Amino acid sequence: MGRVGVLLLNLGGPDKLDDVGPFLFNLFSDPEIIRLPFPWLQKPLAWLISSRRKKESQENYKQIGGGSPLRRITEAQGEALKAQLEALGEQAKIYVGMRYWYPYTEEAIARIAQDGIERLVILPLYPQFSISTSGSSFRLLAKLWRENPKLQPIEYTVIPSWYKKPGYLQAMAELIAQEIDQCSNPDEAHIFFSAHGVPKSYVEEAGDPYQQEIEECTHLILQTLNRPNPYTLAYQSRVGPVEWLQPYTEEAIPELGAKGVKDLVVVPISFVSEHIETLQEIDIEYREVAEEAGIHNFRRVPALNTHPIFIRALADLVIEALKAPSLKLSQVTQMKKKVRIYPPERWEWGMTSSAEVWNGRIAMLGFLALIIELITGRGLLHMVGLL
Ligand SMILES: C=CC1=C(C)c2cc3[nH]c(cc4nc(cc5[nH]c(cc1n2)c(C)c5CCC(=O)O)C(CCC(=O)O)=C4C)c(C)c3C=C
Ligand SMILES: [Fe+2]
Ligand SMILES: [Fe+2]
Repeated sequence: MGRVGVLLLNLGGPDKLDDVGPFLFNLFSDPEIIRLPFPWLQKPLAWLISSRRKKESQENYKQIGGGSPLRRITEAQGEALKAQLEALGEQAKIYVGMRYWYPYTEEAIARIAQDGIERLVILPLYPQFSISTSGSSFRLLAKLWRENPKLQPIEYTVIPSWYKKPGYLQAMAELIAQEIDQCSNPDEAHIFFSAHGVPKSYVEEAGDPYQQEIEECTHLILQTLNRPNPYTLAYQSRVGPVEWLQPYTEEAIPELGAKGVKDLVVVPISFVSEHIETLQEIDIEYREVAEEAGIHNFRRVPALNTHPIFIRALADLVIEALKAPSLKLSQVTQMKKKVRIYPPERWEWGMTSSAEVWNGRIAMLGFLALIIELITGRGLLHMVGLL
């Protein structure tokens, strides 16, 4: 059979307040998170944006105990998955690979190679695919595979997304039902799905299937729940000046308040662990927005974390993936390649002499902007609203 490994992919989060700056730097250094026409601008801009955002972000992490619970919860999910797989007769080693913080994906891959894993299932802990989440991790893995010959013999398979999995839907429906049933008129409670947003251009220009998967996922959850409640889908956590998927959560809540909604059951659906966006943004910020809009019964459905039906669903996914024909990283990254994903495609046409002159000019402007920003504390990026 060969030694089996499961690589759980996740975003990662700062363990303590001092980690917030470097964590944000890593996040904004990722071209799948900020898409710039010139790769050499990525690091200076990441540095600038992370320095400017650090304070506000630290304040938010302070409100949830001084760090993200993501590592602890992801590791607990890994242990629960290992035990569930064992109960189903499958011995597997579980690895956690975070994209922007410890334990980094690179560390997990080094351990996978060291441990002599022969068959590997790559399972992102994002139910729906987005270029900015699973896509970014797949691209990083594809690069690690190209660079390290030791990885070549590993027989691996990728699970691109899994929001249709019945056990996942059932666990979500169960948690939602528990909250609805605590409202005074359970059938009238308004179910408010709040998905993590992405810039609209990801969907409309780069072909990110994220919005379609989110919409289908909410319908499947509602079908599984099988209750008559009214519902809304909105997108939270917008960052930067560009338009993101709409409606925005912070605008949709007051609209419901104005329509007389009194019981709101908020369901975070793009992430399976508690994290800053559930514990701080929903539980603190959106609760206040709701209160001001006259919605006094504000409930938030807990994240799945180690919910047993959910863990069983993950175990089934792993076992099925081991039996099915393998899906390669080149297939899941190529899938999105028909569309223009920055950076490599555009970089090729950038290597012409006239473009080089323009690159140089824009570089000078970019650095001038950085210097102005540093000296005055206000700058061009501030004016366009990026910070
Ligand atoms: C499916 C979930 C997520 C999508 C899609 C996503 C896209 C996305 N995120 C940013 C910017 C930031 N994200 C931050 C934190 C963060 N993001 C997700 C999930 C998704 N992001 C999680 C789970 C977390 C929190 C981790 C934790 O610490 O608990 C942050 C940092 C926090 C902050 O300062 O607000 C930023 C910034 C962009 C730009 C983006 C799509 C392009
Ligand atoms: Fe995010
Ligand atoms: Fe946020």
